[in-house]
Amino acid sequence: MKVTIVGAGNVGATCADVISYRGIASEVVLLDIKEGFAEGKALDIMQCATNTGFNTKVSGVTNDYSKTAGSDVVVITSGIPRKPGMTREELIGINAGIVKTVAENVLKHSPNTIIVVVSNPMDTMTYLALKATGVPKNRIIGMGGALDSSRFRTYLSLALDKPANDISAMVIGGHGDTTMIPLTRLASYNGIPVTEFLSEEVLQKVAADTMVGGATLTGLLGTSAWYAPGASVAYLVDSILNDQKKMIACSVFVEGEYGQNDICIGVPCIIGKNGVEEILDIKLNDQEKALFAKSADAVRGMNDALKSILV
Ligand SMILES: NC(=O)c1ccc[n+]([C@@H]2O[C@H](COP(=O)([O-])OP(=O)(O)OC[C@H]3O[C@@H](n4cnc5c(N)ncnc54)[C@H](O)[C@@H]3O)[C@@H](O)[C@H]2O)c1
Ligand SMILES: O=C(O)C[C@H](O)C(=O)O
Repeated sequence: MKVTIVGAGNVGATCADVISYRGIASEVVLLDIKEGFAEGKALDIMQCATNTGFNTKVSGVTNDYSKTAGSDVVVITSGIPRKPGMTREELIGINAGIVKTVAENVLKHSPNTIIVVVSNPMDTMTYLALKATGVPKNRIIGMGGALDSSRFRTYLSLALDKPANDISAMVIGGHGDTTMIPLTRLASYNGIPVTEFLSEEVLQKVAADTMVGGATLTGLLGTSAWYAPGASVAYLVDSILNDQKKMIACSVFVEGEYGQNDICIGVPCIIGKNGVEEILDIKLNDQEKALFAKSADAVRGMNDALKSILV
């Protein structure tokens, strides 16, 4: 199976690395606009093969979309990341044009591909890719909730002092510092509600830390995080390519689910070979419903900024 990753920067190259190490795909093509950059990243990754035992063929190209032909999945990480103190939403002016052009270019060579959008502001970039290309909604997936949920589980594991892989937790809503919704009520430690172990005060701190998880790392690193994002994209790509039917919080086009329409926003999805195979419209309590509606309004407001670009 072939995966193209457009944008060979921190997130894209990390994603290529994880896909290779885990043998998720047989071929990965990295594409970037910086001369030689994707080629260099690909060659560096390929030189890990003998020490780690992977057989994935990784190649890099500079802006040559013909080499991406026949991709089963295309990941879009092209665009700028935020600097400390910025919001993801502030990236829309530069990244929207990039994502639109990249989505159109990849489809010329892989008309049946499934597109995973990573570039920020991710929910709006996912909506842009859908509207600009007319690809069926099941084949446009925004990655954000998988990352936010992994951060939520990590912060819970630190609070519990227990392994993160024993913890189940999900974040839905927009992929924004104030719009994401860590579902603390539904989080569990090996099936036991975490509320059995953690006070409300600690749980609220865990939720708050999760919401600014990206900004925290941008403040520490000077740019966006890339290890967990790259691994989160690979986790999603694995479920698609290997038809794993995993339930993953993804930004997808909703038509009535959670009472919302005509936006892409993070909801629980079953992800398989056809991309979004099912959206799980789970029961939320009144507080969660209100938070989701507020989150959807914020995402919709960002989409309005696209009108001039989509014409
Ligand atoms: N959705 C998420 O959870 C998530 C997580 C991390 C980062 N991000 C976003 O992903 C994007 C990339 O982040 P990064 O840290 O990898 O940035 P980066 O600057 O390291 O890499 C971006 C790469 O895109 C390339 N690029 C720019 N325009 C291009 C074009 N038209 N065609 C092909 N390549 C192009 C650049 O040359 C660069 O190499 C940012 O928008 C960031 O905010 C999203
Ligand atoms: O926060 C960022 O700037 C990048 C990404 O959306 C993240 O959550 O790490």
